[in-house]
Amino acid sequence: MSDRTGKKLLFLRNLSNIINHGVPLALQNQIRDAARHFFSLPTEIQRELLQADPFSPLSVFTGLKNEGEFRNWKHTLGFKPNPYMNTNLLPCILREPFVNFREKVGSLAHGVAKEIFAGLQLNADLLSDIHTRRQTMTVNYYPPCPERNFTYGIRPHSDFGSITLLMQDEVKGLQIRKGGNWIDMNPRKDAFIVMIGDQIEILTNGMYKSVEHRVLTNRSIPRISIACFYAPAEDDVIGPLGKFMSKRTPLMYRAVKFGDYLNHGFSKPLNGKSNLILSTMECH
Ligand SMILES: O=C(O)CCC(=O)C(=O)O
Ligand SMILES: [Fe+2]
Repeated sequence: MSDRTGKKLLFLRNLSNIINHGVPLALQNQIRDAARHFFSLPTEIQRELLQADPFSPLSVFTGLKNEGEFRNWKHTLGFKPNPYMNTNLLPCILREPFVNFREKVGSLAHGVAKEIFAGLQLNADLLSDIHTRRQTMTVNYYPPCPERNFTYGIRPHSDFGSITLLMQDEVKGLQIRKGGNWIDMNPRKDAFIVMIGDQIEILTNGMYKSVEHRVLTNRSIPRISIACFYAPAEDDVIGPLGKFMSKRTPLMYRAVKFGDYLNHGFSKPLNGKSNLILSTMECH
């Protein structure tokens, strides 16, 4: 693994853009094409393909038509967490590329997690297993947006899990927050962006910060991204490790069951890093 300048990566940042990651470009392109094809189909056909079966590994939802203040201008095809995934029920246009992709990106995520934890001199084998137990994937399709009021494809947020591997196409839109500024992430089709999520911020007592990000709309070109989320199992309880606490760095977060953290996050509109408040210790 190396960064975009070709240097070997040391995961000491909360954000990296990686190439030479072992996922073939042909497979990346195949996934983008399958996703584009899926979203070009009429909605009824999309629904039919997804079979509306309770055991279907997929769900599809759109933010375009929801009423209210907090709309995201995007369609999403979501893959349920791995234990519920019956890949035989996937529509055939998606089955082979996605099963392949999920496997390849899964081992990449495991390798990345290992490097992160080894860099922190923690038990890398154990922690990388724990923090990649729950795997989900969403394919985001952002249609061109004719309305000026819709500024966001996806509102500012941090991801709730441990690490996210994000693949984009060649269309701009993703921005990362650095202090008070929003920085454009240049789209690079062969790369994966690695983003630290909230669970690593909690585990490291705030030493690593989860990445706040958002996607802007544009008026002319559709955009596709595929986000692969890795997280602890829903029954796992995540809290700061003793090693990250000292007089200078007092306890910042309380331990929370990941399932509760997730439900809390999904119960309200995305709003920056506000979900972390659930875990924040009260200061007296
Ligand atoms: O589309 C993107 O680049 C980002 C998507 C994202 O942030 C998410 O799905 O959580
Ligand atoms: Fe995200």
